Amino acid sequence: MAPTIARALTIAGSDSGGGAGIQADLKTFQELEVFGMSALTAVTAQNTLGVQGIYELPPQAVAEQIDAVVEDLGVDAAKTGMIANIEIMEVIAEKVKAYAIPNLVVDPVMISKSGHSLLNEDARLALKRYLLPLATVVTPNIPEAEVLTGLQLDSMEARKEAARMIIGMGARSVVIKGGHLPDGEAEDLFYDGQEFSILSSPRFETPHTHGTGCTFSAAIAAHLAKGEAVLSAVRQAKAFITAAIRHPLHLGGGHGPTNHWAHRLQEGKA
Ligand SMILES: Nc1ncnc2c1ncn2[C@@H]1O[C@H](COP(=O)(O)OP(=O)(O)O)[C@@H](O)[C@H]1O
Ligand SMILES: Cc1ncc(COP(=O)(O)O)c(N)n1
Repeated sequence: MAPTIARALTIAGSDSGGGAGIQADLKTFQELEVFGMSALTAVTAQNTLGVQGIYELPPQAVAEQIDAVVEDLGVDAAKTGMIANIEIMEVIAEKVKAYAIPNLVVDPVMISKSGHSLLNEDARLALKRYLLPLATVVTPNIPEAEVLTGLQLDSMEARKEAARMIIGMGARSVVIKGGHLPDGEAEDLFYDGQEFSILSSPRFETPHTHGTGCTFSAAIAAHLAKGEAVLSAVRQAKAFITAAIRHPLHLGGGHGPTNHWAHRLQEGKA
């Protein structure tokens, strides 16, 4: 019998503080009524103030988690987050190809909001070789897109050029997120190699943006798992993250988590 629920897998790091990483992803999957599964790449000791410790898992442990999940439960869409090193990245690329995972969202996580490196220098550039060619959609923030392309992204024209370059690296589509823009709307740029779309929301003045990128990419994966088209998945993810930022929980003394159930307050509208 065909499964009655869409299934999504997150391949990412654990955030003990619950705002980013695997925890944000699984909360998002649950809210969007998708069955969530995880393959951990690293365990972080982390809270809203910073990252106190990082413990990378052996690549074999990542491989076995992906095998266990795919071979039994099945995966309609996967997302990657914190990957930490090239060896783990190689294993993920190998498994995504071997199992022909149908939808892959690559969130090229590099540095936490609190300023800690979550991906070593070599691995940052290896993303282009191993994961971008497999990505249904890649979701860099502005500093990440600058690292991937070597461009300085201080204008819409430059961001469009970066999007073209990222498609040239093999990704099927890209969203350059606008959370790091200095002012104006929180404006994300989507490109699928044919058409640009701008997804805009008001920018909220809030320190509670820990895990925004994780939540956004997990929401895209959830909608892709349900069989939606990429741009539609991205639009719905934008509405989800906007609601989650608009209604903060005021937890912790630093960059607090977003509110994963805020979308329920707004009947799907952000
Ligand atoms: N202050 C904000 N107000 C409204 N939307 C925001 C804000 N900060 C980020 N976003 C949105 O959250 C999503 C994640 O973006 P961003 O914060 O740039 O990612 P990351 O967590 O990878 O740095 C994007 O859709 C972005 O536009
Ligand atoms: C385990 C893990 N994965 C990802 C992030 C990035 O999230 P943010 O940029 O909001 O700190 C993080 N802080 N921790």
